[in-house]
Amino acid sequence: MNILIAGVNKSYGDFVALDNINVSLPTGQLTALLGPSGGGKSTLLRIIAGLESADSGSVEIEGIDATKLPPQKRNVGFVFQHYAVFKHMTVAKNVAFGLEIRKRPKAEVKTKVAELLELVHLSQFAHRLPSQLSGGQRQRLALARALAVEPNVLLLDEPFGALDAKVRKELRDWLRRLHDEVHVTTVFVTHDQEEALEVADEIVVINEGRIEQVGTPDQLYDEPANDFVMGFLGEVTRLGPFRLRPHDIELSTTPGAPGVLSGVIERSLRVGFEVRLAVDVEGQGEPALVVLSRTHARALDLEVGTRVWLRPTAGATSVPVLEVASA
Ligand SMILES: Nc1ncnc2c1ncn2[C@@H]1O[C@H](COP(=O)(O)OP(=O)(O)OP(=O)(O)O)[C@@H](O)[C@H]1O
Repeated sequence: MNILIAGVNKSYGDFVALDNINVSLPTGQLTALLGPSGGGKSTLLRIIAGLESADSGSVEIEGIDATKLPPQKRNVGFVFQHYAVFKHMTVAKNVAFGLEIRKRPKAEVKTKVAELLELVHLSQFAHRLPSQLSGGQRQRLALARALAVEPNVLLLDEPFGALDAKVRKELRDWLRRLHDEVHVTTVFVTHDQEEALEVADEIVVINEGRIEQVGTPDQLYDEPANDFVMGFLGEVTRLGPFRLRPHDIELSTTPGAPGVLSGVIERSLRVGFEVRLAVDVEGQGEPALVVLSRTHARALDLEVGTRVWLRPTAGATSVPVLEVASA
């Protein structure tokens, strides 16, 4: 069982927002749709939700063809960036709402609301109004509300996008733990690669309406399918014919074997426990960026003007430099 998206296309006028999307999102997992702004992530999520219809292709949810089903028949819960909670209802009432309109027995609603508030750590705020909560608490309330009706699938569109960095980080740890407890199939949209790498079981990288790669965070990070995925998932620099990560470059102050590239440190910047060096490498237009620990940099006595020798570390992930961007 899964969410099966087959041959989905979507255009707005002449603009192709999704171009033949085929992907299977496994049941019980937390999947991130990751990619740059305008790439089509939200459009795909809205098509899964039934808020938007595809021009062609099909969407199957847990074995049922949902292509033509309206949103309310798909048994999906949504949470968007800007929390949509009822402002005049208490936290508990907001969570109870979906159950009450389904005419569930009072006692059942009460038990369920208490359980959900416990799950999202809002039990002590049950009688507050949403305006008396912080942004992060309101997003947890929105999640509890979406979970109340026991959806087969939970769809989250940049759920923490409007919050500050620290709260976002807390909420993403919390979402991961919540998912480990409830295991509801969850698809969330993010343009933040760190968020996707930290939280998701599986990541679908979407760019310009197409899927660039699908894989676990480790697969994407260690075996990026192409230059785009590699660059999107973390910092990348150039060393001779390769693109690789700055911390995958080994630096020495003594001449190395043939093939090791030589250069001169042109800038050095300390950021927390790291030192970031820009090295002017002979025969290469752009400087190579090298990241090493402060202790290591100090031991080598590195400063601007020092000549160094660089090579990829053993087992470094690298892709060939493409002089012309691939289409
Ligand atoms: N209703 C619409 N009418 C016209 N164009 C649209 C419509 N909805 C989306 N688009 C366009 O389709 C493209 C994909 O949009 P979408 O919202 O799916 O991207 P996204 O990857 O989620 O980006 P973001 O992270 O910025 O939300 C964008 O270029 C957007 O302008």
